[in-house]
Amino acid sequence: MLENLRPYLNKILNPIAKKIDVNPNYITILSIIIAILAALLFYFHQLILGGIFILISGSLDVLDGAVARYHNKSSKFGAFLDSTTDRFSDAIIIIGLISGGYIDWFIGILAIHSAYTISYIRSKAESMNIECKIGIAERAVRLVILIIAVLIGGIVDTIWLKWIVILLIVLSYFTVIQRMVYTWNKLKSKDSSINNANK
Ligand SMILES: CC(C)CCC[C@@H](C)CCC[C@@H](C)CCC[C@@H](C)CCOC[C@@H](COP(=O)(O)OP(=O)(O)OC[C@H]1O[C@@H](n2ccc(N)nc2=O)[C@H](O)[C@@H]1O)OCC[C@H](C)CCC[C@H](C)CCC[C@H](C)CCCC(C)C
Ligand SMILES: O=P([O-])([O-])O[C@@H]1[C@@H](O)[C@H](O)[C@@H](O)[C@H](O)[C@@H]1O
Ligand SMILES: [Mg+2]
Ligand SMILES: [Mg+2]
Repeated sequence: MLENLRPYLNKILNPIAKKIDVNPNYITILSIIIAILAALLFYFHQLILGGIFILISGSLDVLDGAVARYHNKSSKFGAFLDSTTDRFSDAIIIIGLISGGYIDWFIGILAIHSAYTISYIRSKAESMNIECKIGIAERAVRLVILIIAVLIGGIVDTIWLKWIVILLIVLSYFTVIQRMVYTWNKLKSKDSSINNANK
């Protein structure tokens, strides 16, 4: 969904990336440090500031790839580091919200479980040479929903935070189904062409 905005975002990002000629892995590592700080802010009940830190962490995650591509510094290790730190950030942010008492542990576990299953399906599909960048609640959407939840929770009432996270969980499990069905269809056609070739 938000992935479709990439070409437009690149127009804004390229002039910024041009000025930042550093190893993109440093930006990736900074992004995870900011996510950890967001979690700590939630623990210390600094909800709005924590939300701003999620936004900064997400922006750095956009920036690392832009810098890597602009300066021809893309690497397989960078891609691995980016994906792995994304998983760490996804979980630590929710853990922060649980530790601050904003959502109960059961809701938090479902948020982490659904997010990890979405990413796992994509990763497993890619290991079978199927690109699976589909579904309503891809990571950028999940982060934007979380930022909205946290900001509304901080400005209006924390009860909203809980209900928006529940909405996020519903959308995330829906995305799991979308990716499962998509991959299943792709595998069916691969399997049938293999079986036809073996006849
Ligand atoms: C902190 C500043 C200094 C940063 C300044 C930059 C800003 C100008 C950017 C502003 C954008 C910001 C508003 C967007 C926030 C989005 C965030 C909430 C969501 C983040 O989603 C993740 C994002 C990145 O995905 P990837 O990591 O997979 O992609 P890349 O990193 O590009 O590529 C990976 C690829 O690169 C190589 N590589 C990477 C790292 C590395 N170390 N080495 C490497 O080699 C390697 O090849 C890897 O494979 O997903 C992006 C999706 C989409 C384009 C995002 C669109 C966002 C949209 C504009 C959102 C608007 C939201 C709104 C403004 C904010 C909401 C606020 C509201 C809720 C109040
Ligand atoms: O799959 P998902 O959680 O929507 O999104 C994620 C992508 O935004 C990211 O580009 C990739 O590095 C992750 O491994 C993960 O796949
Ligand atoms: Mg990135
Ligand atoms: Mg990333």
